[in-house]
Amino acid sequence: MDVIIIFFLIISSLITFLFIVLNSDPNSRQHLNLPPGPPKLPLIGNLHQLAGALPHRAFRNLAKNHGPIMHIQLAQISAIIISSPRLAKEVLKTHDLALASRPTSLASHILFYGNTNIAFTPYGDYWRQLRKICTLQLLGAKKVRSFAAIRQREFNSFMKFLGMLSDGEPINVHEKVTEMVNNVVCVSSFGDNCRQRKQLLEIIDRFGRELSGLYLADLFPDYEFLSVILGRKSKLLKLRKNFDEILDEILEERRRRGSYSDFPSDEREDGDLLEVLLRVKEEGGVGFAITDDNIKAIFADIFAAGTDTSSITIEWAMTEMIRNPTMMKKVQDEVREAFNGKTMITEKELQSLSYMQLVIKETLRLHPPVPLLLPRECREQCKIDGYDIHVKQKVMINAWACATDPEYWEDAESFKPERFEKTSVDFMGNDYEFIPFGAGRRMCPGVNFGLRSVEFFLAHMLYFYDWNLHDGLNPTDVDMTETEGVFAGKKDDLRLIPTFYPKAVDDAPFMNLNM
Ligand code: HEM
Repeated sequence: MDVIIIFFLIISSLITFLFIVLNSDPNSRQHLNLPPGPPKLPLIGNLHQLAGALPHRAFRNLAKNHGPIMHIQLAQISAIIISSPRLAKEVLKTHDLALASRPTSLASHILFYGNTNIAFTPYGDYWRQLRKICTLQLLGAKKVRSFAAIRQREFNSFMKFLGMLSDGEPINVHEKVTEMVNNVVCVSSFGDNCRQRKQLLEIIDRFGRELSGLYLADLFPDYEFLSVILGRKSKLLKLRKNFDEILDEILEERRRRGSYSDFPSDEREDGDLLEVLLRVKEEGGVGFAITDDNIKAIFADIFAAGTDTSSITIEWAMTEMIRNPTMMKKVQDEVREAFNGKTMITEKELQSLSYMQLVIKETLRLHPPVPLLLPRECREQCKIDGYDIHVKQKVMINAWACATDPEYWEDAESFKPERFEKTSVDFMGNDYEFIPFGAGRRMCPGVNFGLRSVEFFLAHMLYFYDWNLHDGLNPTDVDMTETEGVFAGKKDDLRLIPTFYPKAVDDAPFMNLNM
């Protein structure tokens, strides 16, 4: 019996030893000077310290004890977490080029056609060319402006929906705003006649969940068999196949309708994003032959990155304002005064709504939709704050921690739009205490597209309606818990009662509800 127990003990010690060796960070074996971090358990590393908390909040708490640069081990995933504006600047500016790549994952590899989208593609010529197409042709200011009529039409449909409600009936603001924003992205991408819109948006929603979740197989990427036996790989492949079939249909229909280049050149500016990409493909000259799969990967990106981010911002802005009725009234007074008697509201006029702009900024500060940005991967060994960052090391920036750092922000946790009146701090990637769109080479190229939707829908919702809580809820009762995952939306959908502001229709001849 003793022999069996001794044998069992030896075998289990050997297994434990093997797990520790296999899971110990290779960097520490290479005598690199790694940043400090919380103590790690064998096999799971620091996973237990994230249990039950949202990652950006858990990381900020850990950073209070372990400093603004930390080494974290999530099972086999090793990550450096940056939590201060000073060090965010080192990563995103001083060492931007060395840290300009992205780590891969099973989900991004499968869903984005071998990471040939913009967001997950490694740094290099391919990414540079895609990024150029994206900023110059797909998401530039002129192109985004040309989608103004789509935003208007979506808002008109929203008003029609509200018009059918009975008095005092609440609406799910989350669902309706998401629908408007998604439709804008869909119509801008594939035009009016996209039959597959509903299925496509459902699939993209599942993309988001697969990319955000903490899956066992993803935490042990070296053990590829786990993704097979746990069914993760087949699930992702099936999802990609669904997306693929829809995109194939859309491409096929577009080709059947006739060549996009039949359009006279003066009408091209208004073409949808698919038309732009097909033209780029046909004209060539980007240094590589664009394939249909490349086009599909870019659309996967536009949908995954461009939908939830804007609707999350609108929902949080409405949530903060409903919690502070004086603030909401101030924005409404501003909007109603500015819209009064206008035949058309231009983009420039929306931007001149100075108090609403402050509310949007403060929303993006306290509720950045992507609180940990997208992870970076090191391409060339470098030092951050004296610590070694080796090639392939994953680096994550806690943008939310930077935006709530008490060294940079007074009363950092409170929602105070007025704080931006007295400062030139902006979100365009030069002020590292406020980087909701990231900064440096991999900064979001969709800032314009995203902000135009946020400004347009917020201003119109506040102009045409008064908003109230339902079921006698008090403003202080509104739940502020965030969702888990890449995107930090509001966990509990915001539900409000809209009350039509009749004067708005007389005052707004630009509204054409039959559009
Ligand atoms: C309020 C709206 C938005 C927010 C807050 C936002 C935020 C972000 C953030 C934080 C990143 C990562 C930046 C980094 O790693 O430094 C990013 C990347 C990206 N975003 Fe956005 N985004 C928004 C809207 C959009 C829209 C509307 C689109 C497209 C239609 C878009 C397309 C992209 C793409 C393609 C990337 C990857 C860039 C690259 O890796 O080179 N985003 N976004």
